[in-house]
Amino acid sequence: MTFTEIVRKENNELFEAIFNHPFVEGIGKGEVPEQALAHYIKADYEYLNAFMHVYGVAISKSTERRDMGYFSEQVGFVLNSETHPHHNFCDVIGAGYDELQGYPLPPTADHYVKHMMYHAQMGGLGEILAALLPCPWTYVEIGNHLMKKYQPTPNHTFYPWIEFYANEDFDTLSMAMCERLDELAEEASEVELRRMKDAFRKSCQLELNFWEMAYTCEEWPTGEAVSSK
Ligand SMILES: Cc1ncc(C[n+]2csc(CCO)c2C)c(N)n1
Repeated sequence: MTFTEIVRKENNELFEAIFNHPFVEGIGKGEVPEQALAHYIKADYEYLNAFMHVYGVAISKSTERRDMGYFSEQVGFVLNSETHPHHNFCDVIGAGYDELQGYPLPPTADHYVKHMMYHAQMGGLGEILAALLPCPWTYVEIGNHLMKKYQPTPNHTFYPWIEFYANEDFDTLSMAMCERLDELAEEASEVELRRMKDAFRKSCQLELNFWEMAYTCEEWPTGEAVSSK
């Protein structure tokens, strides 16, 4: 088994918990509370900014042009394409995208971005990719799972969202990350492999928690945090 096959198997319970989460199930059924959609977009817009910062660190740690090319391409993808599923949620709640931008991250999203940045700063390329991979991988599987289970047609409320992640182009993106991570895992030491597994698992746990954070409109205990802008 390859490294990514092993970690996928070891974290299967978390993938299943994500598919069964009421927010994700709600996307399939076409029914998600409006506050949860708004909370998700507010957090995810800032999460995507942090994701691009991590790609920036990954570029600075790359020695091979193919890695630099891949990470810079992904920054373009986050800027220009990841906004499509966001627009679907905004349209459903009748909110303008710009109204939901610039909010401080709720605790779980804050934890998630700092976890990725920790591995980006402390680890090598393998560790960074292991921390990043659950993000595209869980979404590809959510898209495919919902497509199969609910067989949405274009008039489904969340068809654009589901189609975006179930699309083959998106699968190609996450497969490329798996392949590169498997190459790096072959050269990694035991200690590095442990750190990569830890980074991957925590990101899967934080993906699950991110859905819960949005669904429960999680906030900091005594009101909003200070925006870092
Ligand atoms: C919490 C959270 N997790 C994953 C994604 C999806 N996503 C964000 S960036 C990216 C990869 C781009 O290279 C993918 C798949 C999201 N939007 N929010």
